[in-house]
Amino acid sequence: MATVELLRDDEGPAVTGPGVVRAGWGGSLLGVVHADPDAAPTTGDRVRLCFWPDGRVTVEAVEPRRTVLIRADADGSARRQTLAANVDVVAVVEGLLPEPDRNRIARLLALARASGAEPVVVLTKADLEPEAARIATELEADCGCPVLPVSSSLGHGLEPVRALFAGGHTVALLGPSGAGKSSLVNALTGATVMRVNALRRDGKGRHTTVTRELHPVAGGHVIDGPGLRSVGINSAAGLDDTFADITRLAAACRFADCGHAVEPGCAVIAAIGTGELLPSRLDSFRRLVAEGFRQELRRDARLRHDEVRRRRVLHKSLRRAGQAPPERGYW
Ligand SMILES: Nc1nc2c(ncn2[C@@H]2O[C@H](COP(=O)(O)OP(=O)(O)OP(=O)(O)O)[C@@H](O)[C@H]2O)c(=O)[nH]1
Ligand SMILES: [Zn+2]
Repeated sequence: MATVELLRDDEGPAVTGPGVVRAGWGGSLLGVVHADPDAAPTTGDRVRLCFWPDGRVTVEAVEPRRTVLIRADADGSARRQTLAANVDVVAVVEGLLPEPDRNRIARLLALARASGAEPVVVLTKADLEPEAARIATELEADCGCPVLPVSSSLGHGLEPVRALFAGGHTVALLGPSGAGKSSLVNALTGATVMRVNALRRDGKGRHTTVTRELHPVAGGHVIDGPGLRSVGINSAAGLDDTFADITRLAAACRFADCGHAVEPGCAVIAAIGTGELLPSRLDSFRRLVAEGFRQELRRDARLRHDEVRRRRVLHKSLRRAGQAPPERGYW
């Protein structure tokens, strides 16, 4: 058996080591994956191979993962997809033109944080936005992590991005199609590693990257994800840091499990009243929490049971106070 790194999983596993090896799934792995689909080998996994006397190669086991990036389908189903494993840094990539989508950044950052990897935001196409530096500084406060403006075309701002790979780190790029992920990889490596599509008039690229592969970059590796048009989040985990302002305010809510919707003594709602917090920010937070929570409920019967009880108690106390219960499905 040999332990190797999985390079791509789209046409069957291929691995690093002495050249590329094509391998099928072994019997023991099939059993494990049947019981837990998340255990299927993915990009960045280290796997144990068996070389058979007849020349076949099979993946028999996946080594324990340090981090794992999982995406839930945004259609609200319980389907999940393991995007990559053993990633050290998740870079959320968003273009400065058209204007960066803050909701999408928050959503992808939550996914990044839930993976266990270090989050960072890369704002591309800085050459098209004269206010790039100011926007980055502003976003940094919102995101609670470094925000790096870069221009892949001019080669500006690349050093801090290159530094993410130091020590042989693996960096995963997460962002919508057209955000400039492939151009960034090419700028970092100084070579055409990824195919880049022509820019459309509206500043969006077309969907070009279809596989997730590990490419050597600056002493580490990059995984350029497929254009994630709609990334669902898996759980409410990972949101606290992205919405550090709300988390800080929520510490003063009367109830520890406050939903910041209709609860009495809610410090978050109070902050909207005083103008300290924008309603749109709370809205985006609550949508993401609700989405992640729905995914968790789908997976966990015990949690479902507790949630039904929690709502019953809340509704009762609201009725007693003469207030209407909140609309269904939003919180
Ligand atoms: N002006 C400018 N254009 C850029 C920059 N980076 C990327 N672009 C353009 O934006 C478009 C999309 O870039 P890609 O690198 O293909 O985007 P992507 O995120 O890899 O897209 P997918 O492969 O579909 O996921 C291309 O036309 C690039 O030339 C930049 O720094 N400045
Ligand atoms: Zn509250």
